[in-house]
Amino acid sequence: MTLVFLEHHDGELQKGGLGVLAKAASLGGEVAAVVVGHGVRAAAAAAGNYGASTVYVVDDPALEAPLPQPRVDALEAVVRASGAENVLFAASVLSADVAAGLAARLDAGLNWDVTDLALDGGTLVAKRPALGDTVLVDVGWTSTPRIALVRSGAFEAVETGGTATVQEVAAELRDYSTAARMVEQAHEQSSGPSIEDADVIVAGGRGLGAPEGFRLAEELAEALGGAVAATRAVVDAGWYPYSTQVGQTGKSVSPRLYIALGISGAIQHKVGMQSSGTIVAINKDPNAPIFDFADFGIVGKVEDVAPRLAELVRRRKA
Ligand SMILES: Cc1cc2nc3c(=O)[nH]c(=O)nc-3n(C[C@H](O)[C@H](O)[C@H](O)COP(=O)(O)OP(=O)(O)OC[C@H]3O[C@@H](n4cnc5c(N)ncnc54)[C@H](O)[C@@H]3O)c2cc1C
Repeated sequence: MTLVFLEHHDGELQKGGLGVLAKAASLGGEVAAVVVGHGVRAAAAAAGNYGASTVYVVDDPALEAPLPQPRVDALEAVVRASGAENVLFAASVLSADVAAGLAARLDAGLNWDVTDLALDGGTLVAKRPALGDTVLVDVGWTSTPRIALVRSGAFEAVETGGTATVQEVAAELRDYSTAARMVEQAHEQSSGPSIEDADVIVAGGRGLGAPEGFRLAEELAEALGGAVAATRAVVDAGWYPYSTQVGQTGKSVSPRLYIALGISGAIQHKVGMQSSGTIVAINKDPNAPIFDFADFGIVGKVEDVAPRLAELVRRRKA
């Protein structure tokens, strides 16, 4: 059985974990989810819609703050009770801590930075970048439970329309697990959705010409209600923040729509966005590699095409 840890914010299950759940369900076999927190029962049931047949809920006031150690206790109990052979996490600051703690507690193997999952003769295997991100290698485990931390946004949260049986598990927290206290939580201020959660991403590359060129990407993203992403070339040049970098050494994203403005489509960029629903590329070079895998391509200058596209979208919405 495969168990997927689902994070939640403000009563809503996060897309990263749901993507891992949907991927696990697509491989077949029994798949369950686990939600840990306080006041999370209502949110947990939604896991059925992404492929979980059972969702284990550990709901306790002591689990209100998103601290890792109490979650390790909760997961240990669920893994032991359910006999889960695979335990999967979508990478985040919290999940990385919980996965590492669980691996230590269960004396289990943990593969991290996983970008794909598959079955080999019924046994879980994973892919991850290696050797400075120059190759993708197959990785496995020598014992169970197999624990994996999947790169953020690697899988799309595909709805399956199913329902899950909710099973409550009591929280039995160790004394030392409750010794830490959350003093303050601060959230990064942003006007739109993050690239991990956005349904629409407008990504900019060197073809935007200068940092100011990103205004074109921002305007189009604003019109579409999406987020702005970037290539490594422009992040390295300091045009846009690293948190928006998509690709092998950045984030993996899978929005419904990915619009690439002045991006050549290097393999290291492609691996981070190829699972997007529809890919639209605007590039002045008809031979740019991105046109080989884009669903729609526009050969033209971004400064001509992007503002017209934004205007068309705004007019449609008005
Ligand atoms: C180990 C390693 C890891 C890497 N990791 C990543 C990663 O995570 N993410 C990533 O993105 N890259 C990564 N790279 C870099 C990658 O190989 C490419 O160099 C990078 O993606 C190129 O970015 P770009 O498309 O913005 O720039 P370029 O390759 O320079 O492409 C710019 C494109 O813009 C077009 N253009 C120019 N002017 C205009 C205009 N006015 N209108 C329309 N089109 C125009 C050009 O025709 C060109 O196709 C990595 C490389 C290595 C070696």
